[in-house]
Amino acid sequence: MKDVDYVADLDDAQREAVEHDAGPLVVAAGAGTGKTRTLTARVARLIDSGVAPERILLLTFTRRAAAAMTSRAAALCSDPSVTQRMWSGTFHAVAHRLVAEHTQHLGLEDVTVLDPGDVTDLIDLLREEHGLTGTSNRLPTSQSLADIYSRAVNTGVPTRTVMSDQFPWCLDHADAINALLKSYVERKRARGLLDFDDLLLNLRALLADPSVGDRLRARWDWVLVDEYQDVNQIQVDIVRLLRPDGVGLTVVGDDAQAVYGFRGATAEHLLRLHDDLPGSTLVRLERNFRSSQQILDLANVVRPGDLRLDLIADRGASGPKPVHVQCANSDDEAREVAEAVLAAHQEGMDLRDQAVLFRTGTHSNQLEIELRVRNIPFHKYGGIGYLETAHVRDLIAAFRVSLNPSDEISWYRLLTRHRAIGKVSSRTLAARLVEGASPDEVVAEAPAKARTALATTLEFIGAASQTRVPALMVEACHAAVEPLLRQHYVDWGRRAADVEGVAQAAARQRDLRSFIAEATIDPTSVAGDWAKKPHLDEDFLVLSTIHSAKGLEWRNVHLLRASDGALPSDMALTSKEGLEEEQRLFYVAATRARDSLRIYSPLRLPVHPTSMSSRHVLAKPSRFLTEQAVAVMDQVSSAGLLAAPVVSPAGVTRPAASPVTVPSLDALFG
Ligand SMILES: Nc1ncnc2c1ncn2[C@@H]1O[C@H](COP(=O)(O)OP(=O)(O)OP(=O)(O)O)[C@@H](O)[C@H]1O
Repeated sequence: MKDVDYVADLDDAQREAVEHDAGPLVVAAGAGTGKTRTLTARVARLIDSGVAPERILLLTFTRRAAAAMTSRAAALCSDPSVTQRMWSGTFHAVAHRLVAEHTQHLGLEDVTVLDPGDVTDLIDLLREEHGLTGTSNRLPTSQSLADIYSRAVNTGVPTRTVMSDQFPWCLDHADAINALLKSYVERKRARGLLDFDDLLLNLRALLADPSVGDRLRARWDWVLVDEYQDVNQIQVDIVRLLRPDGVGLTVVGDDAQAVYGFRGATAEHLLRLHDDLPGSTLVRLERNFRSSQQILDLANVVRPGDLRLDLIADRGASGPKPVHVQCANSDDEAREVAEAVLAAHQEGMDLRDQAVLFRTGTHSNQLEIELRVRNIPFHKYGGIGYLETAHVRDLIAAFRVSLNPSDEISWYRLLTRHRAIGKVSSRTLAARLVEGASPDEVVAEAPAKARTALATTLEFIGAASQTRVPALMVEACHAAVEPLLRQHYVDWGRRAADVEGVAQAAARQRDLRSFIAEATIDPTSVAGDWAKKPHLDEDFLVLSTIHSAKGLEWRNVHLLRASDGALPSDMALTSKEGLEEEQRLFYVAATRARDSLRIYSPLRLPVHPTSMSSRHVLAKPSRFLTEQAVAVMDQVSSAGLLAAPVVSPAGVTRPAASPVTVPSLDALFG
C-alpha cells in the first residue's frame, strides 16, 4: 500500500473540487487549468475513501481519454487495480453496453451497430427508390443526407429547418429526402440496426422508463463527465436522468473549447447546468499550469465564449512570444515547419515533444512529403475518420456477413469493393444474397468481369460462416477481403498492416460479436491501437487535427494554415455559429503549446482540398489573427516569401498579386 496524497500537487481551487462532497459540482475552467487532473484526482479520492469502484461512472468523449484517465487515477490509488472495476468509457460505448444488456426491454433481438459509414451505405441503398439518383441535377450526397438526419435527431429540430439553415441546396428535394429518411428509420427498425444516435436515444429511453430507469440509476452513486461543453441535448438528458437531483454528479468543461457543434452539441449546456441544479457548486480554475504567459496572452485575446476567464500562467512569463509566420504558399509553409522542427531537435528537444496541428487532415499533405524527404519520422492522428479506416471496416463487413448473412449493408460494402461491380449492381446483388440466393446464382447475375473474384469471395465467406471458432472465421474473412483490398486501395501497402493487426486481434477474441461492436463504435482506435501504434521507444513528430489534439499538450506547437478559408474553414464562413466554432478550434490549438507556438499563414493556398492540385488562390491571414492578437506575437516572413516580396499599400508584405496558375500537366496524359 502506498501513502497517497491526492492534493499535494493541486492548487486551492483544484483541491476544493477534489474534496467537494456529493453535492452537484460544475468545474468550468479554461484550457490547461488542470480540469482533467482534478477529475482524475477526484476519482482516486472517492475510491480510496471507500467508494466501490463499480459505483462510479466516468463518461468521456474518446476512448483515449477514458483509458488515460483510468490509468492516471490508478496511479493515484493505493490499490491501482481497483480502477479496472470502475465504469468508464465514451457515451456511445457505455450506451452500447447498457442497450445490449436490455435488448428485451427495447424489443430488440440483438444489437447491430451501424457506424457512420454503414449509415451512408444504407442511405445509398435507399436512394433509388426515392428518386434521389441520377445525374440530371445536383443531388445531395448520402453523407449530407446522413448529416441532416443526425442533426435533426440530435437537436430535435425538424429536417426541413435543418435543411433551410444548413443545407439550403437540398430544399428542392425536401419531400424525397424526408421520405427517404423515414424509410431509413423503418429499415433500421425492421432489421434491428442501431446507428450511433440510436444508441444514445435507446439509453435515454431506458433511463426514462420508470422501472428500468430506477434500476439503472441505482447502479451508480457517482457520475463524472469530462468535456461537458461538447454534450448534445440527448447526452444532457442522459446525464440528468442518471442523476436527477445532481447528487454525486461532477462535470468539467470549458465553453471556449466546444468544437462539436456539427454534432448538435452546444456549450450552453455547461453554463446552464449550474443554474438548473439547485444547490450546485461552481468551481472556476484560473491558473494555467501548461503554458507560458506569452502563449496565454495570445490565448486570452483569441478566447471566445461567455465565461470571462483570463488565463494566468503558473510558471509566469517564461518563454518566447508566439510567432506568426507569413509564408508564400503551402510548400514554403511545409519547409518552414520542417526546418523549425529540426532546429529544435538539434538543440535537444525530442520530436515527440513537438506537434503540428491543422484544421483538416488534408492540410498536412505538403508537410508529409517534406517530412518524408527529410527523413523525419511522424505519426498522424485524427482527420483520418472513416475514409482512412475504410479497409478496417471492409474486414469487419466480412465478419458481419459471416455471422449474419442477412446484413445487407455489409454485403453492399463488400460487393462495391469488387472491380466491375458498381453501386447499382451491388444494390441488386446484396438484395439477392439477403433473399438467400445461392452463391452460384449470385455469381451468374454479377457483371461478367467480376465473376471470378466474386466466386472466391463468396467461397471464403461461406467457409467463415460454417465455423464458430473465431480464429478460423477471421482467417477465412481475411482471405476473402485481402485480394479485393489489394486491388481497391492504391495505398494498400500502408493499409495492409492495419488489416493484419485487426485480424490478429479479432482472432484472439472469445466473443467476436462484442469485438465487432466495439470496432464499429470506434474503428479509428481499433486501427490505431492495434496496428498503427508507433513503437514506444521511437521518437516521432505528431501531426494531428485540432479535434484530435483536444486534451493533449506539447512543448512546441506549430499551427498550419491559419488563413481565411482554411482556419476558419470556408465551409463555416457563412454562419455566425460556424465561425464561432472555428474560433474555438483556433483557441484549442493555441492552448496546446507549453513553451513555443508558431502559427503559419500561407498567402497562397491550393484550390483543391486535397491540396495536390496545381491551382492556387490568394488567401488572407486568418481573421482570428486580429490586431490585438498580432500585437502579442512576433511577426516573421518565411524565406520563400522574402525571396520575392511585394509590399501592398497597407504595408503588409504579400506575394505578387495576380493568382499564379502552374501549368497543368494534363495534356501529357491525353
Ligand atoms: N496543480 C498543478 N500543479 C502542477 N501542474 C499541474 C497542476 N494542475 C495541472 N497541472 C499540469 O497542467 C497541464 C494541464 O492539465 P490538464 O490537462 O489537467 O488541464 P485541462 O484543464 O484538462 O486542459 P485542457 O482543457 O486544455 O485540455 C498538465 O501538464 C498537468 O499535469
